[in-house]
Amino acid sequence: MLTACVLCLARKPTLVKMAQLLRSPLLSSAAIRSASTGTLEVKEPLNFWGGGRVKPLSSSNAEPVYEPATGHVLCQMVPCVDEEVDQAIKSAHSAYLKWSKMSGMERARVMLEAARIIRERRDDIAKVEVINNGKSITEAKVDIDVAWTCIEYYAGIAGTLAGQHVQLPGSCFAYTRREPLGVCVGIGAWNYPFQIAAWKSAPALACGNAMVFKPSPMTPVTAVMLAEIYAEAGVPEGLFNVVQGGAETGTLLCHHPMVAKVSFTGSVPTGKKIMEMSAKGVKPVTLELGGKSPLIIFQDSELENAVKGALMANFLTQGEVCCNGTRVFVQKDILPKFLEEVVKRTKAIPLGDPLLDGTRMGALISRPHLDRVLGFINQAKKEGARVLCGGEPYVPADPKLKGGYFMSPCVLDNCRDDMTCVKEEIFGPVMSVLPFDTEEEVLQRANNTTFGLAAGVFTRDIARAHRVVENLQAGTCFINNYNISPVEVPFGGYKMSGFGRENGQVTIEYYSQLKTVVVEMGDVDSLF
Ligand SMILES: NC(=O)c1ccc[n+]([C@@H]2O[C@H](COP(=O)([O-])OP(=O)(O)OC[C@H]3O[C@@H](n4cnc5c(N)ncnc54)[C@H](O)[C@@H]3O)[C@@H](O)[C@H]2O)c1
Ligand SMILES: C[N+](C)(C)CCCC=O
Repeated sequence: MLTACVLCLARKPTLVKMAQLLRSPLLSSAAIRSASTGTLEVKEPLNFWGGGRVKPLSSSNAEPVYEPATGHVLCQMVPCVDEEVDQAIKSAHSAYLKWSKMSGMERARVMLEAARIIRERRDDIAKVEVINNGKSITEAKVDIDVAWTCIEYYAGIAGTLAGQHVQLPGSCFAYTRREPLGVCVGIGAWNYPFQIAAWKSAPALACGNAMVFKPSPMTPVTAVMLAEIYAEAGVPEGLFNVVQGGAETGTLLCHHPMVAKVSFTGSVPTGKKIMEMSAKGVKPVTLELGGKSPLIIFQDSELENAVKGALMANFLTQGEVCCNGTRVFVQKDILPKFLEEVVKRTKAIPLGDPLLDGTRMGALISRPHLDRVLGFINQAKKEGARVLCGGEPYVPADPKLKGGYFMSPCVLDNCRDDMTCVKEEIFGPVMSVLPFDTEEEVLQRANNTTFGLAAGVFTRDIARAHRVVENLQAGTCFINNYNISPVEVPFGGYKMSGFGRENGQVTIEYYSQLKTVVVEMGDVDSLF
C-alpha cells in the first residue's frame, strides 16, 4: 500500500512537452510583498497542467487584463485552444487514475498540506487577489481564509467516505461504494476567483476526482497560485489544472468526451448554455448562478443590527456578490429611521485604494461593468426612484487611482417592484429599499422573482422568523444576519439561481457516484 502511495506522488511530466512546462513559482513572495497598487505586472504563463505552468502555444489572441483600482494592464490572458484543453484534460485523467486509488486518509493528508500552505501564504495570495479583482484587502484575506478552511473541511470528510452494507435473504448481501466521477471541470466567475476555485476543487479532490479549472478571463491570476500549491502539497501531477480563456475555451471543456462533470459559477444565461452543452454528453452539472435576493426587515427588529445586515447584504465586494440581498423590504413604521441610519453608514464607507487596511470598498471589476451599473442607476431615476446617496463615479484623490473603476455606494428609495433596479441583478453597490405593510404581502413580493439564491429576515419574533424562512423560495436563508457562509453548510440556489450545492456534506453527492454490488452466497435460482 505504501509503495502505491509513493508511486502516486512521484512527478514525471509525461503529456506535456518539457519546453512548454515551467516549474518556478508564478509570483515570488518578494515580488508580491514589494508590489503596491499599480506596480505589479505578471509576465509568467497562467496555464497549469502536467504539474507545472505551461506557455501558450501562440500568443496571437492575447487579451489584456486590467487592474481595477488603476486601469493598468496587469497581464495578458491567452485563451487556450483545442489542443491545449485536450492536454490539460488528459493530464487530469492520468492523475485521476492514481489519486482515485489512494485511500481517503491519504488524500486528506495531501489536502491538509495544501490548506497549510495557503494559510501560510494567505497575505500574499490576498494581495494578488486584490490587485486582480479590486476588492478590499480586508475582504480578500477573509476569502483566502474561507478557501483554506474549505480544503481543510473536505480533507476531514475524505477519510469518512464509505458505503452501506445491506443484509439480503439467504445470507446474501449487497453493499454500496461511493466512487469518484473522473475528470471534473470547474468554471468560475470573477468576483471570488480564488475562493471559487477552492469551493469547487476541495470536494472534487476529496472524492478522488481530478479537476480542470477555468477562471474568468478577467481574473486569471490566483487560480494558478492554487494549482502551484496543490502541486507543492504533493497531489499527483495533473490533478488540479488551470486553463485560461472565455466562452470558447469553456465550450471546449464542456464538450470534451473525457469530462465527467461540470461545476459552473456565473450568470443565468451562461448557466443555461452550460446545461445544454452538458446535456449532450449526459454530464451532471452544478449551477451556482445569479440572484436578486430579498432582505425583509420587520418593525420589531433590532434596528442597528438590521442596518448593519443590510450593508453586509449589499456592499461586500463592491456589491458584486451573487447572493446579495438587494431588494430590502422594510416595514413602513420603521422606514424613516432605517433610511436615515442606512444612508449615514453607507456614506461613511471608506472607499479607495483596495490595498490599504482601512479601505472597505475598492473598485468594480471593469470599466464596462462600472458603466453598466451606473446605467442601472440612471434607469432607476427615470422610473421614479430617488437616490438617497452615492451612485456616482468616484475619482480618488490619489493620482495613481485616477484610472480606476470606482463608484460611490448607492441607496435607492421610492422603489417599486416593477422597476428595472428591483427586478434585475445589478451586481454593483446598489441597494433598493421597498416599504411593506404585512408579512403575507412581503412574502408574496419577495418570492415574485425567477431567482432564488438567498433571502434574509430580521425580526425579534422567533416564530415569525422561522415561518417566514419556511415560506421563502430561496436556497440559502439568513435570520438576523446576512452573507454568512461557513463552509460546513451547503450554499446554492432555488429556481433559476441554479441547482446542486457547494460546501457542506451534501456536496460529496455532487462529486461522486454510488455503485451497488449485490452478492449471491448460494446457488442461482434461475427462472429459465
Ligand atoms: N451562485 C453563485 O455562487 C455565484 C457566485 C459568483 C457569481 N455568480 C454569478 O455570476 C455572474 C457574474 O459573473 P460573470 O460575469 O463572470 O458570469 P459569466 O456567466 O459571464 O461567466 C462565468 C464564467 O463562464 C465562462 N463562460 C462564458 N460563456 C461561456 C460558455 N458559452 N461556455 C462555457 N463557459 C462560458 C466565463 O468565461 C466565466 O469563466 C453573476 O450573475 C453572479 O450572480 C454566482
Ligand atoms: C462568501 N459569500 C459572501 C457568501 C459569497 C459567496 C459567493 C457569491 O458570489
